[in-house]
Amino acid sequence: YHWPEPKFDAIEALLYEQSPEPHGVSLTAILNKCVPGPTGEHTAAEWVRFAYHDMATHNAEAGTGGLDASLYYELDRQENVGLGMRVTSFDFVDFPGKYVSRSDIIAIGTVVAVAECGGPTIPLRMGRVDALVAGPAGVPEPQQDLASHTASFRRQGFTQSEMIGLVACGHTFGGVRTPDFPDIVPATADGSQLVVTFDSTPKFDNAIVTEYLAGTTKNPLVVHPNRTVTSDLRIFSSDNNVTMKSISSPQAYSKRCGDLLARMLDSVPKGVQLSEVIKPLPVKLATKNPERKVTMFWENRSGGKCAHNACSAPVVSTNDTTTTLFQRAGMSPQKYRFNTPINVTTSVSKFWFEVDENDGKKPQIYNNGGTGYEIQQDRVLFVPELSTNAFNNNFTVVVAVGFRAVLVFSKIL
Ligand code: HEM
Repeated sequence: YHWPEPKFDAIEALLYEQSPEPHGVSLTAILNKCVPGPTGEHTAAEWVRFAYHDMATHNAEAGTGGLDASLYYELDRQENVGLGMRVTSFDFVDFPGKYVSRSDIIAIGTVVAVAECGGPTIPLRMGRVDALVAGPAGVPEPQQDLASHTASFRRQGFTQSEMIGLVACGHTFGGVRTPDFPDIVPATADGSQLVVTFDSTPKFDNAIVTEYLAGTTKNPLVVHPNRTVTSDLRIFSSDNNVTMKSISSPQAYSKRCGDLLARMLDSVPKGVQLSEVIKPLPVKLATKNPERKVTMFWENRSGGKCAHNACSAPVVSTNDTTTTLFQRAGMSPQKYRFNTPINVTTSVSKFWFEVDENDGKKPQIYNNGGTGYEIQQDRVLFVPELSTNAFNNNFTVVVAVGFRAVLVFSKIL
């Protein structure tokens, strides 16, 4: 890793750091710790259903469709009914950018949602390419029979047993909503009940399987008296519960779901080249050390050295940036912030860090593999929102030359 690598930095910020910058809010903040909202809406479930519906029109043999964000053009179809779908499209609206496609955001959404709800760490690859038009229809619907569902999943690239697993993994959270499926979940007399959940927990866990096997499930797609709509019952029991029994322990459930959901996210059109699995790349692995002194140094624009320590700044604040996915990777990173006025004439050409652990050893220098962290000199940011129009022939034009440096320390737990 050699800074700057904007694509990698963007992915790392979205997946691991969960910092509110630059979107104002992080994906995990929207997920609200996997707690359903006041009307029973469950953001993590909405995101996973969104990803599945985008992928479900994949034709594995022909290499068409898959996770390609074509769903954005297909939300008016009956097979994609639901407020949850539209809310998700708004949840994701600010996140795609120059380096991360809409379809990669859908994949990241599923990885973060499942982890936040206690599910497996789904290995994430990047590089999905967005469709620019709607694709063919073909998302499974509850009133279809078992043969159609089996054929549909086969087209998507999943065997019968994998179909059972994938549905049991998806239907671990969220549920069926009255406004979307009033025939399956009719309105109560006082109108208070809006969702009937698939199992008794909002977490990503095996309760969907154990409650089904124990006969205590309230999953409407299993227990509804109108057998036409009990698609989960038909699917789960289609191999005499062999698959459901095989994923009834928490460990087996988590492992199978991690594998199947990774395959769901990696079902992409032929020709799309996905990256290696994304892993966090900390600058250094270290334990937290309250004695640690971190200093930033820089050189001015002409490359000239400053007088002793004139171009240096101490840390102004430190904060723990541990997130679920960082923790799972065995890391607890610290973020060090520096705040220093830069002389506009001499500017900054590159910067680097010195880290003194105060343990009697020589301080370590972090200088981007020897080159320093270079700042492009010809980059000027114009800020129209803060600039005003002519007044008495005066213009205020706000421009900035900015850079953000993050030094990550982490600890192997
Ligand atoms: C034959 C296959 C499937 C059928 C017939 C089916 C049907 C349904 C139905 C009717 C709902 C209720 C939606 C609403 O009321 O808005 C639902 C919700 C959901 N489905 Fe499926 N589903 C299938 C497969 C899957 C798969 C494979 C996944 C993911 C791996 C998945 C994930 C979800 C999730 C997370 C929800 C809850 C959404 C929420 O609460 O907002 N489903 N499904």
